[in-house]
Amino acid sequence: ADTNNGTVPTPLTNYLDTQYFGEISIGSPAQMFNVVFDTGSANLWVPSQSCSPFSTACFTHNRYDASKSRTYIENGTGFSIQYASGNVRGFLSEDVVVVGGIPVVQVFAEATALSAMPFIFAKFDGVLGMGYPNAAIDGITPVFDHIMSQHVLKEEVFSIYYSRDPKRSPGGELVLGGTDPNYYTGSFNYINTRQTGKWELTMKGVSVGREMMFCAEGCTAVIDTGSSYITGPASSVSVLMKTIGAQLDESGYKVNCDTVKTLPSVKFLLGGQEYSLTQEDYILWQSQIEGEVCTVTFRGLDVPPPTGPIWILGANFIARYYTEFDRRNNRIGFATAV
Ligand SMILES: COCCCC[C@@](O)(c1ccccc1-c1ccccc1)[C@@H]1CCCN(C(=O)[C@H]2C[C@@H](N)[C@@H](O)C2)C1
Repeated sequence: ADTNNGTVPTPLTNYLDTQYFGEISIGSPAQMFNVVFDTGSANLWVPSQSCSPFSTACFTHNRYDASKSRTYIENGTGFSIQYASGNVRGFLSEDVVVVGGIPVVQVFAEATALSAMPFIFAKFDGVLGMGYPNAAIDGITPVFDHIMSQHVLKEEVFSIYYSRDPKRSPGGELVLGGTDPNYYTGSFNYINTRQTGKWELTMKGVSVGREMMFCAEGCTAVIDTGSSYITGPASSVSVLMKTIGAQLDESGYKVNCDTVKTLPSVKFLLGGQEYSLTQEDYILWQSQIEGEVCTVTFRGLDVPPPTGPIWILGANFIARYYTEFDRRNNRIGFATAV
C-alpha cells in the first residue's frame, strides 16, 4: 500500500457493529494478531503461548510464542488489568511490534489468564491501548508514544473510522499521523481534552428531541474507541430508556422494532456543537430466531467519583462522527463520517 506521511492506513474489521479490530504483528518473523485499538486504555496485551490450557478464551485465539522470535527480550514482570467486565493476567515481554507499517520495540503483556467472560466472545486476540502514558499499567510507554518519538508522523495524531454497516468494506480504518478524507465530509470541530492524560471532554448536556434532559450542569464524556456502546450514569440512562419506551432485559435495552422510526434523536453538546444520533445510529437491528430484535446501544454504567459520573461515547458515536485524536494539541476533532 502507498505510504502517505510515512504510515499506511490500518484497515479494521467490523464484527456486527460491536467489535472493531485491526491487525498488528509482534516478533521476528512476524506473528500476526487482531487487536482492538482502544483509547480507553494504554497497554498492549495479546494471549500467550504459555497460557493455561484451562483458559478457553486464551486457547481459542492467536498466541504469542516468544521461543519463535529472534527479537524477543525477556522481562517477566507480573501484569494484570481489570475492565468494566473481564480481566487479564500475565507477564511482560518485549519485542518488535509493527502497527500501520511502523516498527517499535515495545514492552507488552503476554496474557496467561483471560476471563472467559467476555473474552470467549472476542473475535479479536488482544487490546492495543491508544491512551496516554499516565494511564498505562506498570508505567509502560504506550505504542503510540514510541511511534511519536520516531518522528515519522506528519502530525502527532491518529484517526479512527468505524463503518456502520457490517457488510461495508473495510469495516473501519486507523490512520497514524493524519486523517483519511475518504471517510468524512466537511471540516473538523475540535474540543480540548479536560486534562491532558485522558481522551475525555467536558460535555455541556444531553438532549432527547429538543429537551435537555441530562448533564445540564456539565459532565465528563470519554471518547472510547474500545467501547461498543454509549454508557451513561445508570439513573440517567434508565430515564432516557423510559422516554423512548425501551425495556431492559438480560442482554440490554430493547425496543419494539416497528416503533424505531418514531424514536427521537439523542444529542450530545460538545464544544458548542450538538452531536446528534438518530434512531438508526443508536438502534442495533438483529434478526434472530425469534424474529427482528432491536437493541438500544446505550448502557447504564456508574463510574464512582472522582472519575465519574461520566458518559462514555463508544463505537456507535464514532461510526457517525469520524474522530481525530490529537496528542500534539491535547484535543479531539469530530467530522461527519461518510
Ligand atoms: C469497538 O470495539 C470494541 C471491542 C469490544 C469491547 C467489549 O464490548 C468486548 C466485547 C466482547 C469481548 C471482549 C470485549 C472486550 C473486553 C475488554 C477489553 C476489550 C474488549 C467490552 C465488553 C465489556 C465492557 N467493555 C469495556 O470495558 C471496554 C472499554 C474499553 N475502553 C476497553 O478498555 C474495555 C467493552
